[in-house]
Amino acid sequence: MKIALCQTTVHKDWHKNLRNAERVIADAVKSKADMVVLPEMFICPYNKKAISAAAQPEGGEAWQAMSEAAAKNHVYLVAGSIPESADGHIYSTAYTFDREGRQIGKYRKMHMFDIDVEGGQYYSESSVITAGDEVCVVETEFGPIGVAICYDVRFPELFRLLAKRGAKAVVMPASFNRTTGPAHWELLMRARALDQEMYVLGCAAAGDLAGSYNGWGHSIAVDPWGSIMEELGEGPGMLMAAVDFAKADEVRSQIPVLQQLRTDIYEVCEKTVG
Ligand SMILES: NC(=O)CC(=O)C(=O)O
Repeated sequence: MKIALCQTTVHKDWHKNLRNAERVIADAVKSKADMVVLPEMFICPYNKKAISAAAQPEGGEAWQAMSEAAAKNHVYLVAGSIPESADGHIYSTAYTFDREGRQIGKYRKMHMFDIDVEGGQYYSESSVITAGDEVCVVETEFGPIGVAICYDVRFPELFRLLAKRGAKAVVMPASFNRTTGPAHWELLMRARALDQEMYVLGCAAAGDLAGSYNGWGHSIAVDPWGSIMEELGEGPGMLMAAVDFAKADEVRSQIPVLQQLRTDIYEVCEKTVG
């Protein structure tokens, strides 16, 4: 399976970002992508004002455009995250569409990026976004694929749940920053890949020093052995990862940690069922 991570630049005008997304989706399909992934908040700058202004319900203009782009290009699409308005709240939502443009998955970012690093990054995501509470795995003809978003990568428990639901690859719209990016991004992506012996594919927004958020870019594909397959720099670009589900089976049979869990002593269990 070929999965394209499209590292786009995020402009102020969300319509412009949608048109750009349509272009990169078509380009990825010309390069034979089976699935295209877009960055976290690819339609608006990653700040409270822009997120509130671009928020729209499921089925709204951005949803429609992405569903049509998936159908037109006959490709699976994980439409980054889009601010979804529902019940008086805003969620950071990753809709997944199949090759006919039907929604086959909906994931609302579950862990809020509320941090305050001395001399570095401050962010209070929960002041604008409400956390979701459902785990998401989408079915494709290649196998089941988990979806998570950015800060979620810091929570191994979620990845264990995704593995328990059968995922051998997890795709992650993301947008790390210039404080935590150089320090943690690669390490976290490799750690999650290795501890579940699965592919972890992070699609980040391109860095933009003039923007309101110090994005780090560096979209990355990591294989089930924990090796980096490819990593982009800070600028816009596309990373095409060849994902072979049999490789996850191979690593899992050679080092069978998932069968060696001491569930008599500890267990990660899901309390809500999506
Ligand atoms: N943007 C995020 O959600 C997370 C992030 O930048 C970090 O964990 O660091």
